[in-house]
Amino acid sequence: MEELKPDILHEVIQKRFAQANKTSFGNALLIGGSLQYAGAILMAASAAVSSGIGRLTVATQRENLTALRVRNPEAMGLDWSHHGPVLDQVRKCNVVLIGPGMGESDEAAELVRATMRAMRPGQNLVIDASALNLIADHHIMVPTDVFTIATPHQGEWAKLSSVMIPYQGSMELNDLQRQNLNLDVLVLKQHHTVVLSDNRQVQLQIGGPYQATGGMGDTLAGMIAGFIGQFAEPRRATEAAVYAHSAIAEELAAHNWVVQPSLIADYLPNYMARINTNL
Ligand SMILES: NC(=O)C1=CN([C@@H]2O[C@H](COP(=O)(O)OP(=O)(O)OC[C@H]3O[C@@H](n4cnc5c(N)ncnc54)[C@H](OP(=O)(O)O)[C@@H]3O)[C@@H](O)[C@H]2O)[C@@H](O)CC1
Ligand SMILES: Nc1ncnc2c1ncn2[C@@H]1O[C@H](COP(=O)(O)OP(=O)(O)O)[C@@H](O)[C@H]1O
Ligand SMILES: [Mg+2]
Repeated sequence: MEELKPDILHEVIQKRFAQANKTSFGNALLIGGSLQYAGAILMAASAAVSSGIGRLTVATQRENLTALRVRNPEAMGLDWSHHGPVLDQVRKCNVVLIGPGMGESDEAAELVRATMRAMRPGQNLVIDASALNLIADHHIMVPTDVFTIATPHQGEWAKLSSVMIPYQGSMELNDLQRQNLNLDVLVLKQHHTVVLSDNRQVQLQIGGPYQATGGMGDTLAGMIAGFIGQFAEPRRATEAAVYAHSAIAEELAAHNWVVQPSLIADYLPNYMARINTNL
C-alpha cells in the first residue's frame, strides 16, 4: 500500500491570509462526553482549538460544561440534553465530530440519530468511538449526502463492519464494508493506521507504542475535525491530521516514555507553524 508521506502537510496546511477573520477557518461542533468519559470530549476540544479552527462549540453532558470552560474557554458549550439548540448548531457548522466519550445510553443513540438526520449536503461528519458502536447496535443509517469520515480502532471496526480483526489485513474487505456503510473515508487506527477512500489507500509509517494510551484517538478525532473545518478537501485534511498526530507523538517520544495525548494538542500550533509559517 502507498505510504502516507509528509508532503500531505505542505499540501493541506495553508498560510493564513492577512485579511482573514475567525469565519475564514471553519465552524466545528463536537458532540460527546458523558459523565464517565468527559475527558474524551475535552481532549478532542483542545485538539480542535489548537489546530486553529475558527469557531468551536461543544455539546456535552451539562456537568462537563464548567470543566470545558476552564480548560478551553475558547469553546462555546451546549447542554446536549436540549436537542433543539444542538441541532440548530449542527445545521450551522461545516464539520461535526460525534462520539468521543459519548457512552452508549439510549439518549446518546437518539442524539446520534437526530444529528445524522439534521445534516445537509456540503457538511462533513466525523464519527468516532461510542457513536460507531451506537450506529452498529441501533442500526442507524449514515447519511449518503454528507461527507463522512469514520475513525474506528480495530475493535470498533470489527463491531461496525463485521470484518473481524484477523481479517482486517484485507483492504479489499475493509473497503467493501466502508462503501456498504456509506463512509467516504475510513481511518482504521492501529500501529501504522490505514486511510481508505475512493481510489486511494494509504498507510502511515510513523508513530509507535508510546501512543498506546487512553485519549490518543480522542485527540486525533479533534484534530481531524479542526483540519477539515479550516482546510479545503476533507479527505486530504483527514490524511494530514493523521500524519501530524503521529509525527508530533514521534517527536515527543524522543524525550518522553509515553506521550500524553494532551501534549500533542499543546504542541500542535508550534508543529503547524514549522510546516508553513504565517510570517
Ligand atoms: N479520559 C476519558 O474520558 C477517556 C474516554 N474514552 C472514551 O470512552 C469510551 C469507551 O472507551 P474504552 O476505552 O472504555 O473502550 P473502547 O475503546 O470502546 O473499547 C472497547 C473494547 O474494544 C476492544 N478494543 C479496544 N481498543 C482496541 C484496539 N485498538 N484493537 C482492538 N480491540 C480494541 C477491547 O476489547 P477486548 O479486546 O479487551 O475484548 C475494549 O475493551 C469511548 O467513547 C472513548 O472515546 C477513551 O478514549 C479513554 C479516555
Ligand atoms: N502501538 C501503536 N503504534 C502506533 N500508534 C498507536 C499505537 N497504539 C495506539 N496508537 C494510536 O493511538 C490512537 C488510539 O486510538 P483509540 O483506540 O481510539 O484511543 P482512545 O479512544 O482511548 O482515545 C490511534 O490513533 C492509534 O493509531
Ligand atoms: Mg477511541
